[in-house]
Amino acid sequence: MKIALVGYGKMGKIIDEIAQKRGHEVVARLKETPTAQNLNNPDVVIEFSLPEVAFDNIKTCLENKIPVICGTTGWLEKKAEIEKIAVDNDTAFLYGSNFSLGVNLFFALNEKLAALMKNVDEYSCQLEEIHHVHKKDAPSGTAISIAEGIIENNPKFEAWKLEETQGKELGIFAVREDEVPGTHSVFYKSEVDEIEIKHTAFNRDGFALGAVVAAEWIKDKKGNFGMKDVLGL
Ligand SMILES: NC(=O)C1=CN([C@@H]2O[C@H](COP(=O)(O)OP(=O)(O)OC[C@H]3O[C@@H](n4cnc5c(N)ncnc54)[C@H](OP(=O)(O)O)[C@@H]3O)[C@@H](O)[C@H]2O)C=CC1
Ligand SMILES: O=C(O)C1=N[C@H](C(=O)O)C[C@H](O)C1
Repeated sequence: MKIALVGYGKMGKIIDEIAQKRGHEVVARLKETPTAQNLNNPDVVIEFSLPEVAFDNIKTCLENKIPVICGTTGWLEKKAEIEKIAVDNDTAFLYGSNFSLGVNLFFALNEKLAALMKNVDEYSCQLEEIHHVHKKDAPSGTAISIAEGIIENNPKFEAWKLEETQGKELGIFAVREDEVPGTHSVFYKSEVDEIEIKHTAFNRDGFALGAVVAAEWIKDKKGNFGMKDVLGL
């Protein structure tokens, strides 16, 4: 498959290595706005750039009828607009706040635990995410997905907010520390004990592999998708 990488920073470089190891040809490595010319006619685009440029980058690729796998976080308020552009152009779009297999299993576990907690009043709930100091957005896209999974499965919560949980607002502590690749925890605390579920990424390889697997999966598909579709979860 011919893959164009839009965004060629920490993630783009690892995706490049993994894509080539899996037998793909990387036809573009862009640190600038994609165009019909510099994309170099790929089968699929993998977009890991910056929150402020992601929307325009994805829009350009979809309007050129190229399927897009997007891992960039921090732009999601415009996701519905992108999904419409994908459909209007008869192509495909897949967003994942986190492409690692482990985090996607964690999402499923989190939703099950949230549903169990619906009828249990003894426990308060709090989220925490820890990332490297270079990260531009807070909270992380993954933490937002975790919060949404809880809100959808437990009517005690209606929205998320940064910092401490208050009433129906589920709190997310966003910590920035050294070179941490990504750690996410959900805490349920009572007077007598605490339940914690936690995912710790040791490096960025799991994110990058998941993005390439998603690119392989999306070839010849039309519509809007997520990692749940790729992994059959
Ligand atoms: N979904 C997931 O599984 C994961 C998502 N992420 C997310 O992916 C995104 C990228 O992360 P990361 O690689 O660590 O970030 P980096 O800051 O290392 O890389 C961003 C890259 O985008 C380039 N860039 C700047 N402007 C443009 C533009 N207009 N078009 C295309 N590229 C541009 C930058 O170039 P220059 O260096 O010249 O500025 C840089 O190479 C972030 O939003 C992060 O949160 C990260 C890990 C996993
Ligand atoms: O910026 C990062 O590094 C990461 N971003 C994603 C997020 O915002 O959730 C995924 C991963 O945690 C690493």
